[in-house]
Amino acid sequence: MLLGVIADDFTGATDIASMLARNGMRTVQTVGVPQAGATPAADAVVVALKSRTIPPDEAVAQSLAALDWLLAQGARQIVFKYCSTFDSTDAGNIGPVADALLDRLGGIAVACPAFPANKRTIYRGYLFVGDVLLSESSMKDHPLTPMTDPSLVRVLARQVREPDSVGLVGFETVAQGAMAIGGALAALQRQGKRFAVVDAVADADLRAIGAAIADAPLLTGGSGIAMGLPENFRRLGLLGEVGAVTLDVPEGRAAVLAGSCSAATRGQVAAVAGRWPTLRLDPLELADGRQSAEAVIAWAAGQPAENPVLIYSSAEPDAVRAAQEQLGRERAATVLEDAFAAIAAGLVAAGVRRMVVAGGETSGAVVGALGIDALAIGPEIDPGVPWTQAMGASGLCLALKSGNFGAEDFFAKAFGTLE
Ligand SMILES: Nc1ncnc2c1ncn2[C@@H]1O[C@H](COP(=O)(O)OP(=O)(O)OP(=O)(O)O)[C@@H](O)[C@H]1O
Ligand SMILES: O=C(O)[C@@H](O)C(=O)CO
Repeated sequence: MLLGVIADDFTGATDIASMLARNGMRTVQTVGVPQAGATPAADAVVVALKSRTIPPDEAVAQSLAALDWLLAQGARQIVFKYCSTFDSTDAGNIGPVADALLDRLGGIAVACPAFPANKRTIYRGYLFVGDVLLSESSMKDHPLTPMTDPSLVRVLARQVREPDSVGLVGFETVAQGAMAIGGALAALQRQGKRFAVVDAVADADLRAIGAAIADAPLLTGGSGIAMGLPENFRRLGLLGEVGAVTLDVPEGRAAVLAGSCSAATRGQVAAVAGRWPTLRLDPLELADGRQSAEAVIAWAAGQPAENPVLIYSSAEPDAVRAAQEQLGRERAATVLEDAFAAIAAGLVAAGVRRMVVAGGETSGAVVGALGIDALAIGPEIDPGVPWTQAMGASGLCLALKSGNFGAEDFFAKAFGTLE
C-alpha cells in the first residue's frame, strides 16, 4: 500500500477513492477499520468512517485506529478526507481529528477542500460554492452541520487545539507552482503553524499543491487534494499507467434511497419522483409508527420492476426545521437513518442489486446495515460519484452519492452507466 486515506463519511470516501482510481491507483474502500484478514491488494486504501457528526473524542479514537491500521499495512502517506464544503461544527470534528493525526505524524498539514469540478474553490482562505460564499450557499441550511462562516482559517482555528496554529498559503503563491507552495509551507512551519489552508481555484492548482506535498506525512482536504498524489508515486516508479475500471454487474432490481436534503439531491429527487415508483419517508410518521421499514419493504416488493423504486426523505429547509423542532435534530436524523438501514437490508434480501444512496450519513447507515466489509471502485457517474461493488457474495452495486454532487438527471444516468 502506498497511500492511506481516512474519510469522515461514506460518500466522501467513494469520492476520493474514485479520484485515486481515475488517476491510476488500484483503490479499495473499506467499511470502517478492517478487523482481521488479508491486506487488500491495492495501491491506496480508503477507510470509510462515519465520524463527521459523532462526538469529537469518538471521531478522534476511530481516526487513530484507522491510522494505526493503515500504517501497519505500510501506507507511506496519509490523507484525512473531509467534505469539500468543510462540513463540521465549532466542536469539530475536522480540527480535533486533524490535531490528533498530526500529533502522530508530524510536519505541517495542508487543509484544502477545493474541488473545482464540483465548483468548490478557495480564494484568500474563503470557500466558495459555485458563485457564492459557503455561508450563502445551501450549506447554511444543512440539517446537521450548517456552515455559516466562509473563512476556512477562522473555522479551522475554532476547532483546533491552538487557534493560532492555522496559516494561509494565498493564491499568489499557489499560482507560482509547486516550489513556491513548498517554500511557503516550510516558512509557515518555521513560524510554528501546524495547518495551512491553501487557496485553489482550478485543477492545475491542486496538481501543483499535490507535487509540493509529495513528502508530507499528512494532508487534509476534499478529494481534490488527492488529484496530484498518484503522479508523485508514478514519478518514483511505484505506480503503473492508468487502467480502465470496470465492474461485473449482477442481475437484479434497482432502487434509490435519498436521505440527503441538499439542494442537488432535492432536484434529483424531483426529476424522477412520480415517474418511478416513489415513496416519501417522514420522520414524524416513522417516529410515531404511522410509517415503518417493514411496510416500505412490502410496498417496494409490489412495484413493477421496469423502473427503480425511489424512497426519499429529502425535504426543504422549513420542513426539516419543523421535524427537528418536534423530535430534536439528532432523533430526527436517527429515526430516518435507522429506517433507511432497515429498508436497504430488506430490499437487498428481496433481490435489489443496484442501489443509489444519496447522502453521506444515510450511506453510512445503509452500508453498515448491509454488512459489507469493502467496496471495489468502478466507473464514475458524475464528478466525485463512482459506482462501487461490494467485495463479497451479493456483488451488490452501490453508488454512494454526496448530497450536493451530481447533475439533475443523476439517478437515471447512474443506472444507464451500468447498462
Ligand atoms: N426530512 C428530514 N427531516 C429531518 N432530517 C432529515 C430529513 N431527511 C433527512 N434528514 C437527515 O439529514 C441528514 C442528511 O445527511 P446526509 O449526510 O445523509 O446528507 P448530506 O449531508 O446532504 O450528504 P453529504 O454528507 O454526502 O454531503 C441525515 O442524518 C438524515 O437522516
Ligand atoms: O467532498 C465532498 O463534498 C464529498 O465527498 C463529501 O464528503 C460529502 O459528504
